[in-house]
Amino acid sequence: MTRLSAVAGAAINGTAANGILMLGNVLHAKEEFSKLSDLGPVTHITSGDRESFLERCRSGEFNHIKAISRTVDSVAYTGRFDDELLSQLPSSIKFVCHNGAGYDQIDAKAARKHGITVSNTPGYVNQATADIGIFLLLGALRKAWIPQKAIRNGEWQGQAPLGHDPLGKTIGILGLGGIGTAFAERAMAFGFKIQYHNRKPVECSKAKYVSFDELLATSDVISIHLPLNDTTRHIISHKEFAAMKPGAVIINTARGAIIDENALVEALKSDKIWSIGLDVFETEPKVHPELLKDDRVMLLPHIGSATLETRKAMEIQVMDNIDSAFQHDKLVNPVN
Ligand SMILES: NC(=O)c1ccc[n+]([C@@H]2O[C@H](COP(=O)([O-])OP(=O)(O)OC[C@H]3O[C@@H](n4cnc5c(N)ncnc54)[C@H](O)[C@@H]3O)[C@@H](O)[C@H]2O)c1
Repeated sequence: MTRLSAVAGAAINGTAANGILMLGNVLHAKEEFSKLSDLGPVTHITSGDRESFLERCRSGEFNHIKAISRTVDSVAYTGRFDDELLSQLPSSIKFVCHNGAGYDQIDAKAARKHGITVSNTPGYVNQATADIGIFLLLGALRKAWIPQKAIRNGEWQGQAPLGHDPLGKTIGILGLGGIGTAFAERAMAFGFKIQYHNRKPVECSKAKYVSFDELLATSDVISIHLPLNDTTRHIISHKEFAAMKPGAVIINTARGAIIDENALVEALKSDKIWSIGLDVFETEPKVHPELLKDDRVMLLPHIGSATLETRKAMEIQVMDNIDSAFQHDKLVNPVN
């Protein structure tokens, strides 16, 4: 399907589109947000449902819009930016500025087909997300949830399992990009040896490049830092768990669906896996009941980037992208 041609509004009058459609709340960078109206009229949507959003797209209401800014949470009332939705946006819309480093809620290839450039917010998320990765890593190595639960239940005298030291263990980083690198730097300080797998080796003197199979077979800890897309979905499943060292520890702060969650539960139940630290889940906000039940799993509800400083920087980054769309007709952080 091709995109809707503009049937009403500014575009039909021959004037260039100059509107901004904000999907979701701006919570921190309010001052910067207020300046967006200097660029053009801002339409702000913070609730609704997909069908009514698509109807508004078809109605011509957005035919003056040039750029969309969207938050992760806005998926609740628009659904994914998939081919169906993208094909119903008016042809005036040339840019979608996403607030998040992971942009799996947007079909970036379909966007390109429709002449839309997409941006994300890389970089600023690296430190906060790597910090949460280390929190989960240390917690998983100590199976920290077991004694935490005991102390809160007034059972301090209960048994606390012994954990593992990081010193001398090998950590395998799957995806040595922005967050993977920040995580590796932190892990080194604890005495881990670092190896990684990427599609291509990167210049990094302190981490050893290994094949995917070698990373699985030789890592004491495997930490996931890949983007979620068609090639990485379930990249870790039954076969990959079988190939791991017995007693491996798994950390995932990237996206839940990179790991086949059923296979993860099976590996945990069979004691192939020592412990797990998860910030992300396959069908958020639902968490697999077996993961909730098992005290060897450290769980966090997707809070990798959740610090005031990082979230504010991300919002400003989105607005910088919109500003660049208006001033230079291109984005600062394009992904497609
Ligand atoms: N938990 C959170 O709150 C949180 C916060 C920010 C980002 N994230 C997630 O973390 C992911 C990584 O973020 P980033 O900013 O480090 O991304 P990035 O693009 O900087 O790094 C990703 C790395 O993975 C590598 N890669 C991609 N596909 C691969 C494949 N098939 N095989 C091997 N390597 C591959 C890339 O070469 C790159 O080095 C994001 O996509 C997002 O989903 C989660």
